[in-house]
Amino acid sequence: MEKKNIAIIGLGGVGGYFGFKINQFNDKQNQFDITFVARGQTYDVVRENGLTLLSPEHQDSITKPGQIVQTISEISTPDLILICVKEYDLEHVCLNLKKTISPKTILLPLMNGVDIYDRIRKIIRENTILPACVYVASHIKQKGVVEHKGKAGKLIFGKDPANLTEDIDWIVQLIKDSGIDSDFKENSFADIWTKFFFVASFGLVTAKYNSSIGTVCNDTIQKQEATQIMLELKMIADKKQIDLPYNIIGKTFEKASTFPPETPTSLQLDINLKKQNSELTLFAGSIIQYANELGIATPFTEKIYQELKQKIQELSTQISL
Ligand SMILES: NC(=O)C1=CN([C@@H]2O[C@H](COP(=O)(O)OP(=O)(O)OC[C@H]3O[C@@H](n4cnc5c(N)ncnc54)[C@H](OP(=O)(O)O)[C@@H]3O)[C@@H](O)[C@H]2O)C=CC1
Ligand SMILES: CC(C)(CO)C(=O)C(=O)O
Repeated sequence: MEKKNIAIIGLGGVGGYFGFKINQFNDKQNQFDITFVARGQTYDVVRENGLTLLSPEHQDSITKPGQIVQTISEISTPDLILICVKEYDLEHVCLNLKKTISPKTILLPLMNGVDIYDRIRKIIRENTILPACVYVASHIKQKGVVEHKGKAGKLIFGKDPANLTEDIDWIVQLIKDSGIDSDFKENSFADIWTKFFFVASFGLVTAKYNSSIGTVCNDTIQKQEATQIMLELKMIADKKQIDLPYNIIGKTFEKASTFPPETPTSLQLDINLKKQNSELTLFAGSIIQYANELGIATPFTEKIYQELKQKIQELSTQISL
């Protein structure tokens, strides 16, 4: 039987963690052809030295892909594509994928956000897209080197509601064989919303105070702010009839307390390290948009959104001075 082709787009915190595990597993088994897609300096470093994952889970911290390419158009006949980019790169990636994939290619986006499935579906109409979310604390230490701290990362993914009969058993098996802690669900959307409760509230508050997950759990004001955001989000989720777990806010704080207290969030790092882009629109903007569509008031999220836009503005002025 011909080997299946798997491509991993984006070797940052998420692609560098989950992609590393899949490639290192395949190094031993050689069941698949794996292609990494990376750009700029990441491409140069990984082509030369392999991808490095600094993690307590891996003694052998380097993995070399069968193939590494710089552009999506160079991926050949992909069966599965892991999309591991930030939301501001998603549409560009999808427009390029549309020209490269076959109707059989399955897409697995490993990203934050409750609207990722819909945004991909708007561009890529027919393919199977597996809705997913991930929990992991990992970031780019330097290009081609990813650092993971704390507990093992977790991947939750589910069937595509538009292609329920697609054979994805081999993907479920691949994820398991790669040693990835995962849950496969018939329907993963409630899990994606549950993750969004965590990342939107903790992301926005840690970014505002440049604090950490532990501080949001323990500081009275920061905890109150995260709770306010979750209360607004809960009104939206209830109106959209999302089947959230009982006591979602309490459970979110419980989940957060399983991370090492000093763990930063990706939004916090992007804003406070003065990166050119951040996922602020994905976290706050999308809440406000849903609220407007549903006629719900979200004054607290709007306030923190404005405060963070202002902070980004001030930080960028500091750079240019
Ligand atoms: N990091 C974390 O701890 C977690 C992140 N998430 C979510 O996962 C998603 C990915 O985040 P994360 O991995 O942290 O992001 P990173 O910024 O660390 O990594 C994204 C990578 O994608 C690369 N990239 C973007 N477009 C392309 C392209 N066209 N071709 C090749 N490479 C490309 C970027 O390249 P370049 O470096 O050149 O910009 C970057 O290396 C986000 O939605 C985030 O919110 C979810 C859970 C935890
Ligand atoms: C909160 C965290 C670290 C959990 O995975 C995350 O998703 C992020 O910072 O993007």
